[in-house]
Amino acid sequence: MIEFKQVGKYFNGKPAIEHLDLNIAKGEFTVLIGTSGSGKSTTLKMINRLIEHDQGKILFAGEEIHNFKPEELRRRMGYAIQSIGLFPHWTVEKNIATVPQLLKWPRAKIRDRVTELLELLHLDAEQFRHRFPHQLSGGQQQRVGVARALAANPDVLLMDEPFGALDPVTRASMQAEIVRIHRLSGRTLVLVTHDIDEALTLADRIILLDNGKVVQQGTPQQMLLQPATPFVRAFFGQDDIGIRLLGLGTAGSHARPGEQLPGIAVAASLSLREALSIFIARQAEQLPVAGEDGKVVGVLHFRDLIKPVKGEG
Ligand SMILES: Nc1ncnc2c1ncn2[C@@H]1O[C@H](COP(=O)(O)OP(=O)(O)OP(=O)(O)O)[C@@H](O)[C@H]1O
Repeated sequence: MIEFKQVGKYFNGKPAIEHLDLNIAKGEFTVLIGTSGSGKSTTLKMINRLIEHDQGKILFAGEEIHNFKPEELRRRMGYAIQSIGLFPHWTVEKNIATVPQLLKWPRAKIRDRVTELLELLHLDAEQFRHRFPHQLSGGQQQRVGVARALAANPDVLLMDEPFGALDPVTRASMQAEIVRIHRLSGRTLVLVTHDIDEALTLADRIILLDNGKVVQQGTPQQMLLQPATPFVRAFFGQDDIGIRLLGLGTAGSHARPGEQLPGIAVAASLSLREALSIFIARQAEQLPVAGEDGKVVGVLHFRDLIKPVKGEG
């Protein structure tokens, strides 16, 4: 879907990106992570030509991005950033409708889409659609920014630290929302973050950049279990690797199916990392696990936490 071939970008003669090869498959959730100044945002912005690359080739759907008009690229690629970039004199509705209006969607269709997106992002449509950005909190503005990026069902969603200003609870719920949107729509997603846990939770594939170069790319499990260099190992926090691996599995995936146990059940979607916390807080060695309908589907045993998570091993 998106391919970089030996891409380079220079600012004032200094390389920000050098010899970058990337291949982002259709429908994949890719996370770019790295130290500050490693070139994550530059890489993302080169995809929709907010920054033009100086060397190499960038292909979108098999064609060089220079063959697309920048407006066309931006219509096909939603873009959400931490600093939001909402138009201050436009209402929430008008902001979200930016691309649908460019595409001349009928009014009623735009209105319905705005309602749908506000609700998807847990903002009451009637309460928020007529507000202006300065009448929203930072986190609400960020959510409107994500809604705007999604508005015209773009093929690709580019996100640069989109959850940066959110409190941990809203952040976790937005992350879950994005994972759900990704699963439902099969859209290609590229997200920049400096938050390791966010990268591990969201990504199908992580690309770790340092100094304008890819140090390693792979699944979250590969990054944790097969770090290519001491830098990768240190970046993912060698002391926390076990805990982070637990973050990749769920109570549902590790429960022994069919077993029953009285007591307050934990959700099947709970991460094993959170389950560990509950084991310790309850001083228990077994936890009943319930599905979405509240029925117990099995029992999670403390000793099973060390079993490999999906895709590992
Ligand atoms: N417009 C610009 N003019 C000059 N240098 C720039 C410009 N934009 C980025 N750079 C430089 O390019 C390098 C990569 O910047 P970039 O913003 O892509 O990094 P990043 O990994 O996203 O960093 P951070 O996590 O701090 O946001 C940095 O050294 C930065 O100073």
